[in-house]
Amino acid sequence: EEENILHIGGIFPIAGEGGWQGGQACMPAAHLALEDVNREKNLLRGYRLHLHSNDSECEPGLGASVMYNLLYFPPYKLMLLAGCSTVCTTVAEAAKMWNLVVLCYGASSPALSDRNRFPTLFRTHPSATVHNPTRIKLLQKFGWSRVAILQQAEEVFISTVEDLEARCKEAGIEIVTRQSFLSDPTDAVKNLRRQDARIIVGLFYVVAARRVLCELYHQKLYGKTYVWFFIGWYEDDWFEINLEKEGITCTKEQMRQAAEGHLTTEALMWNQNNDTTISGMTAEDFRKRLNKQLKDDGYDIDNNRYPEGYQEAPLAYDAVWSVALAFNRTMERLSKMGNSLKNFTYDNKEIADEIYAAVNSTQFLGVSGYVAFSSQGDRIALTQIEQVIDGKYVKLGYYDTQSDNLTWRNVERWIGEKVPQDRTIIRTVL
Ligand SMILES: CC1(C)CO[C@@H](CC(=O)O)CN1
Repeated sequence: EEENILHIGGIFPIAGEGGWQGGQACMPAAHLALEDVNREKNLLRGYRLHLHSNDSECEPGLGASVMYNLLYFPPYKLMLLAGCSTVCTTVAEAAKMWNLVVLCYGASSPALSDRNRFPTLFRTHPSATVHNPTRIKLLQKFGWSRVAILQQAEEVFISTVEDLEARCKEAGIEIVTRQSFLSDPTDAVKNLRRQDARIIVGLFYVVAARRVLCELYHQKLYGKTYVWFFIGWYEDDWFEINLEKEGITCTKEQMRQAAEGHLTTEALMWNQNNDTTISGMTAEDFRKRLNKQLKDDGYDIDNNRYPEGYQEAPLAYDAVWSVALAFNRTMERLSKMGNSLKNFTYDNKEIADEIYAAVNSTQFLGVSGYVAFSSQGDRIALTQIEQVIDGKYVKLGYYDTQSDNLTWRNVERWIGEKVPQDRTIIRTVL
């Protein structure tokens, strides 16, 4: 009946252009999780979790108005789920006025790791800075202590580079130059060559990445003398597609030559082993179930026509489980205090603190891997390292920052048969 329903707000980026329309796969994934947690007998006993879903189009303005509608109209919402970094920033900054926990399943911006601005924010999507300890680990593994940085002038990359610079300083790694560009990388790449950069970390969105790669081909800043670190969450064939459409002057073959051998880092969003997760499914079981749901929704999955956000779908699925487990724990603790979630209002600090504490201590194996949050509410995640070998991405290994454990398959290949140097070695013959 009505009073035994726990209401939460869900804000998903579905329609619209520009930004990340990841709600297309994340909303169906969240709805699957809702079915599953409400079917669990010994979870939220006697209560049902209800998700009020809305479209933010990845627009902070629309996200804010959707949030106000959720909060100004009954029933009370006990928590908010959000996607894009821009929407999550707006919602999390405002939500603290209502003592609401905000759980973001699609926000990668490093700026969100800030308990002063976002005291009630948690995210199952790792921050973009999660790549940096892995980059440092790889530089140390191959003996590179002289690196360059090439970045697109976007907030997420600016704050990621700041974190990387701090970690390089800590590790005694010299940054010979940091070049940034808005959309045309020509001059920035020229400056890399001028500084004799050999090991370069590249941070840009995929459209800019295609422009960079073609520029590297033209300026011959690729091949056996150079090692490029790119971001790993572009499509696997990103350097061969959309060339005409985006005015790229290189051929597919030239792009392949420039791309050969580059390394990538990315956060793992799908659990890699076959373990049974808290939902009773393995990650592969979840994939099959999500694919069936998406086919029913009209996506031509068998012909690789995936909706945006497919990669991040496990993060949304596990976000709903995080909510259910946190509410379950809160209900147990409140009942001991003669209280209940039924008494929740937007100015009930005692219940809000219980919900916060329960989310903060959430730990479980989800389809996105082990789910746990740092003191800043950041997702703790593994990273994956790949390399393009003969035009295809090959898994080189995984890194667990928490335990500083690098699992390495020893399958990397260097074009010149040996590990490239980070500088010109002048051999003085005495
Ligand atoms: C890995 C990516 C594509 C990074 O951007 C996230 C969206 C955002 O941070 O707004 C979604 N996941």
